[in-house]
Amino acid sequence: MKFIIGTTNQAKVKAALKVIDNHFPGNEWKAEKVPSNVRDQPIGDEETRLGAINRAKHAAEKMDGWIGIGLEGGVRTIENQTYVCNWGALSLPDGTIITAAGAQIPLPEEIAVELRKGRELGIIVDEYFQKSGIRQHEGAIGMFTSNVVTRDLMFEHIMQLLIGQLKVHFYNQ
Ligand SMILES: O=P(O)(O)OP(=O)(O)OP(=O)(O)OC[C@H]1O[C@@H](n2cnc3c(O)ncnc32)[C@H](O)[C@@H]1O
Ligand SMILES: [Mg+2]
Repeated sequence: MKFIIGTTNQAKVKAALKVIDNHFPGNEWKAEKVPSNVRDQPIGDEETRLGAINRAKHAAEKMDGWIGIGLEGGVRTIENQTYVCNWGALSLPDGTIITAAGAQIPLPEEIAVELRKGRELGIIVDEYFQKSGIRQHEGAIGMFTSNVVTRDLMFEHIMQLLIGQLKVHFYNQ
């Protein structure tokens, strides 16, 4: 089984490789930036899910016979409360698309206000915490959970949900 991850974001790549290595040891893999064909800051489950699917498809197109992986971060609002929302997708050589979503936690209103101006969460949280590169490491989810659930751990769970469904697809196990 060969996998191509459609990003070079460290939190996403770390999560994907951990789960791939765990379930398919000795695999071949690559990580390359690909377009998501959605906004840099997707809003809502539909746009975020579509970004993950588009990344998975574009990644798969780069390497014949390889499985494309797309991981996308977004935000969604329910009853005036804004949450992080993350999606993942696999694109298989037979055209099958497998999807899964991640855990969600609320963001403070000060951050939601900036998001409503059309800004990216990654930039806003760096400003809010006076740090740089949060999106590549613990992520907003890590900052607001005292690092109990970091961005790579959240994506790891999404990857487990994807790889688990892949096993059912291939081996019915
Ligand atoms: O290089 P790519 O793969 O695009 O990585 P990214 O960090 O930009 O991640 P996304 O495009 O998937 O996420 C869209 C935006 O949401 C931000 N984001 C989503 N979840 C986040 C989190 O937990 N912590 C920090 N930023 C987050 C992210 O930094 C982007 O600004
Ligand atoms: Mg991005």
